[in-house]
Amino acid sequence: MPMEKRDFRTKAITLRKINKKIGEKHILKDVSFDIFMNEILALIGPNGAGKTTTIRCISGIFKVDSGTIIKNPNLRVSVVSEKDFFWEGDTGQKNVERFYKYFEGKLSKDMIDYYSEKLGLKEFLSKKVHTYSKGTRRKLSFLLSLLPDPDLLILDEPMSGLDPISRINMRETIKELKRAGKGVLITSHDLAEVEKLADRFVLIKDGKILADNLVWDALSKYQSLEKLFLDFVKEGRS
Ligand SMILES: Nc1ncnc2c1ncn2[C@@H]1O[C@H](COP(=O)(O)OP(=O)(O)OP(=O)(O)O)[C@@H](O)[C@H]1O
Repeated sequence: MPMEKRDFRTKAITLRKINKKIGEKHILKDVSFDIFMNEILALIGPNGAGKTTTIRCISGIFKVDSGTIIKNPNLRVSVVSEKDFFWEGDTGQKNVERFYKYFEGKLSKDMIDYYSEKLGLKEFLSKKVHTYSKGTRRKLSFLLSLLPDPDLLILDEPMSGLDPISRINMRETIKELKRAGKGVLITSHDLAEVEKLADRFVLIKDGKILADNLVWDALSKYQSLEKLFLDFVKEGRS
């Protein structure tokens, strides 16, 4: 009798056969994958593939038409959506304070200081948010997502607009969070970044999962994730 393959990783969220229609358009088609604690998972795919829709289903903004999303009920989840939401007329610091209160913040004041320093955000906190650049807005959204001290972070394009140093700082911060045992789901179009950051990737196209693999495993077969992406997406493999 063949031995059952057992997985000892701790699951944070399980998606099984998720289907989602918006109007008449079938956006997600039997989407299934797992999100684990202590792992950085990248959700990649071409424009319009269904990445943000998947995140909206996980975070409960969208109700799925069929399929199941199983979440550990005690799991604290933070979502950084593709659009930033702030009190625009307030300073970054005031936003931090308001979100802290709103989300019943769990992160210590020292850790808030640590992350704002690490993300290169500290000098901007005294300025009003409507004056922020795109990259600085992304950094503030990321900082705000850390305030509830989440177990799982869901990050939709958190690095868009970041300069190279800020990108390195955010990458290091995300890896540090993972080393602390947290799970991370991130979307990105920057496949070189995904190679540096993620442990595993899920590739989605036209609402269907085409690949779910460890990054190192994929890189041992393909020279780069870009090559794999072209093979699966451009060549129309499914
Ligand atoms: N509110 C909506 N109404 C109609 N169609 C929608 C809506 N939201 C998303 N879609 C469609 O769903 C599909 C998936 O969109 P989604 O934003 O999930 O893709 P994505 O993979 O995140 O794309 P991108 O990489 O461009 O951000 C697209 O065809 C999009 O046009």
